[in-house]
Order: sequence, then structure tokens, then C-alpha cells
Amino acid sequence: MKELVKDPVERKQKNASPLPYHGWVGPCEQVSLLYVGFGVRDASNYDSVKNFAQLMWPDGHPQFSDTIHTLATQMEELNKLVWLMLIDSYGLEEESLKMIYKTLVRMMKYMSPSPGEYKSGLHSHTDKPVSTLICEDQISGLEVEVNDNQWIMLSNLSPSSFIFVVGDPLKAWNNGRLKSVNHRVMMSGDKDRYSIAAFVIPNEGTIIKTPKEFIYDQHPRLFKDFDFMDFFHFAFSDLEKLIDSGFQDHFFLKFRWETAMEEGLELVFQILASSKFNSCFFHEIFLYLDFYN
Ligand SMILES: O=C(O)CCC(=O)C(=O)O
Ligand SMILES: [Fe+2]
Repeated sequence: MKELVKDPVERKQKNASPLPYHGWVGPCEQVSLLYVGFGVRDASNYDSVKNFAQLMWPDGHPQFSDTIHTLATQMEELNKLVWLMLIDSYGLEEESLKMIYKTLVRMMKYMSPSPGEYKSGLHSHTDKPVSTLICEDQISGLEVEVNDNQWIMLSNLSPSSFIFVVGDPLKAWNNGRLKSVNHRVMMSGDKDRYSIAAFVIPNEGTIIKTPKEFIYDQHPRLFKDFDFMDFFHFAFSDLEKLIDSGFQDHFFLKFRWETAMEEGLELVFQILASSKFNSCFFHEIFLYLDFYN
């Protein structure tokens, strides 16, 4: 990533895409003067990563391609695991959350602000992809809105922590039971922050539908079926919509990769099965969930 950021602008501009938030974004007023991000669509496919690397470096940087491809593949698996936990906790069939998608990997650098400053690195937003996994390089900065305008910073994450963020389409899928959290990046101190996020981007033509099991008298349908790509383009067509999309509220789940299988699954099942709770600590696992019932 450090090498990428040093590339000349003309080369970074080659990381372009017709899809929103898929390409290079340099420091700018709309996002943040501290933000730099690169995107690799379909990053669990080796050729996509190789194509990206060939655009960025004359020698194609095989080590970069191998690393990002491996990471993307594993993050994709981890995301599938979380989806399975969700489906299972609701007692649904796997089919109920099945879609064809690509994993978009974004590599981000947030530059440290001037001494003494506490400055935005990424404006507050909810995620438009179905779900997101984020890992960071030990420099904190990611904040979550837990109540109206009350933010908590996710700090001291272990190097093996991943943060799972529910996107607006996942909230729509389960009729608003899971909340898509409003989050942002705030920078202070003298160290730059690096993070990598894997986003689930359904293929063209995917319709997000709420299964009938989530719709009943006390919880009438909240969202119409919608075409993911239409929504995605619409959400990015105007930055204001991103900042205040009305999809606020919370669902945040952070857990250790290694423990996810054993303790994590168990715990998540238990917690999802019970309805009244706000937060819960268990070993390295932190869950922040807020159900409306
Ligand atoms: O870099 C991070 O920690 C968060 C990035 C993020 O929220 C996003 O790209 O949607
Ligand atoms: Fe985000």
C-alpha cells in the first residue's frame, strides 16, 4: 500500500471503474483530504488482482497479487461464515440469502492530521454493499455511532480482528432487524492509518428480497424488493444520500478470526436467538447489536 500511494497520479488514475467506489479516490473535499483508496473488483479471482497490479507496477508485483488474492479469498470465506451464522440463527435455509456477487477489496490510507488535530478521514455513512469486513493495521480511527451523535472509537483491536459491518441491503433483507451502523473514520496523532475492506457487491440484476419469515403482523414489510445495482448507483449519485441515508442504527460485530468457528459461532447463535440485549463481551469477541424487539 505504501508503494501504491507513492505511484504517480497518472498511474493511480488507471485504477478506474464505471462502478461507484470501485476505483482510486485521492484526497478531496467530498471524501476527505486525508483519504486515499484503491479498489480491486472481484479480488478473489487471481486474474483481477493481477490486472490491477499490472496497471500499477511495470513488473506486475507478483507478491502483491499473491497477498491480496489470498486475503480476499479468506475474507470472502469469513463473510460467508457470518452469513451462515445469521441464516442459521434465524432458522432459515441457506437459499434465503443466496446471490451471485463479487468481492471488492479496497485498500485505504488515512494520513495523519496536523499535530493536535482530530480530523475526519472518511465522512459518516452506512455501507451500500450487502456487508463489509474491515481489518486495520493497529492504528485506530474507525468510529461507530451508537446513539444519535454519540460515537465510539473501536480501539485496541487485535491484529487478527475483523469488523463485520451490515450494509443497507442486509438490513433490508431481514426487514430491519439488523441495523446498518453509521460509521466514519476520525484521525488524530502522528501516524498514518491503513485499512483493507472486503465488500460484497452483488452482480448486475440481483434483486434484494425480504424472505416471508421476516414479515409478520408485528413487523410488517419495511422495504420493497429492489435491484441492488439501481440502489448502488442511486446511493452514490449524490454524496448527501451517503451521508444521511436514513439507514442509521446499529449492528456491529467484531471477532477474532481464529475463535470465530468455535466460540464465536456458539455465542452468536445464543445472542441472536435472545432478543433483548445491547452489548456483550466474551473473550476477544465484542458484539454490538440492537434489535428492535
Ligand atoms: O477504513 C475503514 O476502517 C472504514 C472504511 C469504510 O467504512 C468504507 O470504506 O466504507
Ligand atoms: Fe463503510
